[in-house]
Amino acid sequence: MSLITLANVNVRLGGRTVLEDVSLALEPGEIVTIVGPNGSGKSTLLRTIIGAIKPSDGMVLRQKGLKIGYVPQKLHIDPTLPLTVRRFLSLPKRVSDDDAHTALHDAGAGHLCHHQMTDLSGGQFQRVLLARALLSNPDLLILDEATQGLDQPGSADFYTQIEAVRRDKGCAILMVSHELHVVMAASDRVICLNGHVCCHGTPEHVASAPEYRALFGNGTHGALALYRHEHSHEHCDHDHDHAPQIGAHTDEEQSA
Ligand SMILES: Nc1ncnc2c1ncn2[C@@H]1O[C@H](COP(=O)(O)OP(=O)(O)OP(=O)(O)O)[C@@H](O)[C@H]1O
Repeated sequence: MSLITLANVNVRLGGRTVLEDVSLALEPGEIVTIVGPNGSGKSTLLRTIIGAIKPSDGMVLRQKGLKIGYVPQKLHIDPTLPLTVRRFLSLPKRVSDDDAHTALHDAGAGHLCHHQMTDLSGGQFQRVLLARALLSNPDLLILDEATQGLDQPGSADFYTQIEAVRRDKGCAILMVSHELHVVMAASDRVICLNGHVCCHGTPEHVASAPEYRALFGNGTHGALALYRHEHSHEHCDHDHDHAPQIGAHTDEEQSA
C-alpha cells in the first residue's frame, strides 16, 4: 500500500480554490520533490498531506500507523535563551542520549551535540532540525524549503545528507524547494504544481516538459543534465520513475 494517497483533492482557503483536482501517491523509500512558483499551493499541499488542512473535496488516505517527520523552513529560537542541541532534542518530549546521538549522527550533526543552538550556522541548524525529525523513526520525512537561506554548496551538502538518510533509514522523502536543479537531481520523482499538477515524472522528464519550461524557463535543464551526468554512478539505480500515480497520465500524455 502507498504511504499516502491523494485522490482528486480540492482545497479552498479564504473563499478561493488553492488546490484543484490533485491526485498523487507516495511510495515507501522514494524521494519526491514538489516544485512550483510562489503561491502555487506547495505548502498547502504539504499541510494537507500532514492532515493540518482538510480538503473540501476528494480523499486523503494515510497508511495505518504512518509516522511522519517534519523539517520546517525555519524555527525561531530566542537568541537570549541558553539551549544546547542536546536539550533542544528533548523538547517537548524527553529523549534518551542514545536516541539523540543516533539521530544527530544520521543527520550528519554528531559533533554538534553540546553546541548552543544560537551558535549554529544555517546548515548546522537545519541538520539539527533534521535530527529532531528523525527521532520518531519516520516512514515519511517531509521538508518544506528546508535549505532556504543556505548557499548553493550548503544546500547541495544538505540534500546529499537527505539521500544518505533515505539510503540508511529507508524512509520516503517529500520535499518542497526552490533550488530546482540541486533538489531535482536528488529526486526519484518530481511533481510540478501550479494549483493543479502541471506535470510529473523523473527529473529529466519534468525539466523538459513544456508546462515546466513555461513556469521556470529553459535554464534549469542544462544544470540538471550536468549534475546527473557527473553523479550518474550514484544515481543509476533510481533513475526510473517507479512509483505509480493515482489518476496519472503516461509521461507522454501529461499536460497542464
Ligand atoms: N489560510 C489561508 N487563507 C487564505 N488563503 C491562503 C491561506 N493559506 C494560503 N493561502 C493562499 O493559497 C495560495 C497558496 O499558498 P501556499 O503557501 O500553499 O503556496 P506556496 O506554493 O507554498 O508559496 P511559496 O512558494 O511562496 O511559499 C496563496 O495564494 C496563499 O495566499
